[in-house]
Amino acid sequence: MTHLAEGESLTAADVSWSVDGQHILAGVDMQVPTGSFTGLLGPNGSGKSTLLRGLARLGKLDEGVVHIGSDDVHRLPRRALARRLALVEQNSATDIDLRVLDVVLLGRTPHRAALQADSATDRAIAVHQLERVDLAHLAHRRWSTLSGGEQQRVHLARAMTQEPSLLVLDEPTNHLDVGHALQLLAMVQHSGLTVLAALHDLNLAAAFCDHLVVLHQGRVAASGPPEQVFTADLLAEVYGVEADVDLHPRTGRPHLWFHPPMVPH
Ligand SMILES: Nc1ncnc2c1ncn2[C@@H]1O[C@H](COP(=O)(O)OP(=O)(O)OP(=O)(O)O)[C@@H](O)[C@H]1O
Repeated sequence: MTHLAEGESLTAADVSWSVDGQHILAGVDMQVPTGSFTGLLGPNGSGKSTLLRGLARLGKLDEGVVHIGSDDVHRLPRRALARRLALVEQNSATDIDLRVLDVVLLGRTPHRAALQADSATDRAIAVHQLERVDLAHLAHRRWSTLSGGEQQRVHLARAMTQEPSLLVLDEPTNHLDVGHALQLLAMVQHSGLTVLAALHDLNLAAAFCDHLVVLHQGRVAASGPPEQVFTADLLAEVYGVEADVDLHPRTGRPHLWFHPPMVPH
């Protein structure tokens, strides 16, 4: 029913971006390897959401070039880009009063001619993606009645329904309970797509991602596989926290143990 997913790489070279006169990103070089699950990390305000929006062409960069595969993202027709890259923003609202299945079907828009109705195939793809996020039973509920975590999972189903090669997710697990967070991360990890996700939970990033990019004050502070990126020095420099980093004996992936900060009396 769904096509066989195939990822594409994403590269950003020397990206700088100011929003409303505020310099937010400065000279960002990064690579999201084909088929990887790349985690975009960094403290609050480091520029993660802004970078994801810039990569997805929601605005004009001051400088720099972004490529999906060998194509310049800023030169692709919008519809062609939407067939290749799906973005799920943080707190992305869908204001119109739609039913859940109709929200998911919005993902088919780049695949249809204007004003063309949903086909049986479109609906089958949308239902299948709702099943994958465990929400098929809510297909006919009104969107506005869903919980925050349910809305987040519907947005992922909508993005998957777009059948992109690159999935860009801004904090996809921030409303999810631990079971659904693990389920969502495992699903995108095994999707066959290239995935770039901003994440705050560093241990989840260590467990699922094969590549990391760490932003600090609008610049790339480190990038590479989790076992190279997660060092006590990096965590102290970027997050201002003390932590021990162990390698899990079975998976070989890093696990971070944070030390509670001293609180003045
Ligand atoms: N329109 C704007 N005008 C002024 N400053 C902005 C604007 N949008 C973002 N910023 C600032 O840019 C910086 C980066 O914001 P961004 O949302 O990209 O960070 P983030 O790393 O995603 O943060 P968080 O982890 O808190 O979600 C922040 O300091 C933010 O206040």
